[in-house]
Amino acid sequence: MATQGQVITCKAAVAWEPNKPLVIEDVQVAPPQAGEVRVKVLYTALCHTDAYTWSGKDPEGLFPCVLGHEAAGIVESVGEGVTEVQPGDHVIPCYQAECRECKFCKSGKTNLCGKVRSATGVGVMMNDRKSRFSINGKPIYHFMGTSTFSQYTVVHDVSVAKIDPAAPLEKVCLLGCGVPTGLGAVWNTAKVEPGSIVAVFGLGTVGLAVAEGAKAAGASRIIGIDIDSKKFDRGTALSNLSKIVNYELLGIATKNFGVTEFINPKEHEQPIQQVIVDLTDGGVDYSFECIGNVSVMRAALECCHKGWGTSVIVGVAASGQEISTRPFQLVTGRVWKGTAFGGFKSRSQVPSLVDKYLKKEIKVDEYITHSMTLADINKAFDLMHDGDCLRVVLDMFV
Ligand SMILES: NC(=O)C1=CN([C@@H]2O[C@H](COP(=O)(O)OP(=O)(O)OC[C@H]3O[C@@H](n4cnc5c(N)ncnc54)[C@H](O)[C@@H]3O)[C@@H](O)[C@H]2O)C=CC1
Ligand SMILES: N[C@@H](CCC(=O)N[C@@H](CSC=O)C(=O)NCC(=O)O)C(=O)O
Ligand SMILES: [Zn+2]
Ligand SMILES: [Zn+2]
Repeated sequence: MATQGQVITCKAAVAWEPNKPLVIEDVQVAPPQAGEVRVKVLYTALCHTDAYTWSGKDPEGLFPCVLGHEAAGIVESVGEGVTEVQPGDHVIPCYQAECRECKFCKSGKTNLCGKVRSATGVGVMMNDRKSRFSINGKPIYHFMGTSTFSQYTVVHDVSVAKIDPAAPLEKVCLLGCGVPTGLGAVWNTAKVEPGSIVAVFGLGTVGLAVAEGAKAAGASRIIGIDIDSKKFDRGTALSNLSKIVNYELLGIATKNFGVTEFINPKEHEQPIQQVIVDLTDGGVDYSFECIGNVSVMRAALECCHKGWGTSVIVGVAASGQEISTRPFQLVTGRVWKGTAFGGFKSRSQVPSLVDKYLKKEIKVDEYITHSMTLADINKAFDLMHDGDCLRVVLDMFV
């Protein structure tokens, strides 16, 4: 049955309130207006940022809403004036838009885009500042301009990347957030050079993608730091957790993301930055914080080498949290940076990342530890906090 121009009623996981279980509801999804695209979401993964907003700690979190931003699907219909995608196209929704016209897009200095950000930050669409989601007339807010925990979603045309239809959507959905963020933090934001010593704080999907990116960039040492022993307690070499071990011997690490050494800060009395400085003849060339913990952000800066070490903040910290260090750390040449979506320009570069995956130049499958269904989304979030889990992918139509 043709659905173009019609309201579609479909299943979506609705976050009615912070921290309360998501509820699978029948939601009405209005047709796309001018400059909008309605997407049939086939697969979505869960990212830590969904959990962050759901927790109520995101100053931009609005409830009730449909969360989700790491997905892949097929265009169902397009609104007036949409030229770059059409029904049937395979797409990845992009929470970081790219209009190619605004001050940000034209600057050549950033991947941030200003065209729809004022609407996506308050859970509505630009055209009429309203939501396309409702339940029996009650509006439900959008999230990050994507809201992929719904079988159908409406996104701005500047927030959708057309990809090669040969790509398996159940895999490349990960290219909507975590994997590009880690790879791009290394390649675009830090620009790691061959031979560099790299420290990665937090070995979830984002941190492991940093490790993968650093390996590809030719880093000589990639030091992984995590407090979760489940990340490294499967191998026989782990009787002494304070020992730095070869990551090849570690559980998730058997997938070989590139980490060469592992440190658990809990096993050291000294501050972790001191441990790393001592191990690296003065500090690392690049560090990446992939957790969202402001104390760790400080450690990540302070484990960098005097004169040139650069630390990139990737993790998202809760509302009210602030970073601090002695200004002397910066006076003496360390650099503090941050990255959103790894600095990738979404519509232009996500299709190239999909191509790289198809050519086996980047990993994706290796980050998927669980496949589940939309109905099990609350269990999927429980799993996400488990050390054996990297990404859970939900099949939206089972
Ligand atoms: N800047 C951006 O564009 C993006 C940022 N993010 C953020 O990146 C962060 C990581 O995301 P995921 O990999 O999905 O999360 P995750 O929860 O899978 O991984 C976090 C890892 O950090 C470890 N950890 C927690 N506290 C620690 C500590 N004190 N010291 C060392 N390790 C610690 C955990 O054991 C876990 O392995 C989150 O804050 C997320 O919101 C995610 C995607 C894009
Ligand atoms: N609303 C949040 C913003 C959190 C944040 O920094 N988001 C990242 C992406 S995280 C993806 O998983 C980002 O791209 N930020 C840039 C942006 O324009 O939002 C808060 O206020 O904390
Ligand atoms: Zn994300
Ligand atoms: Zn723009």
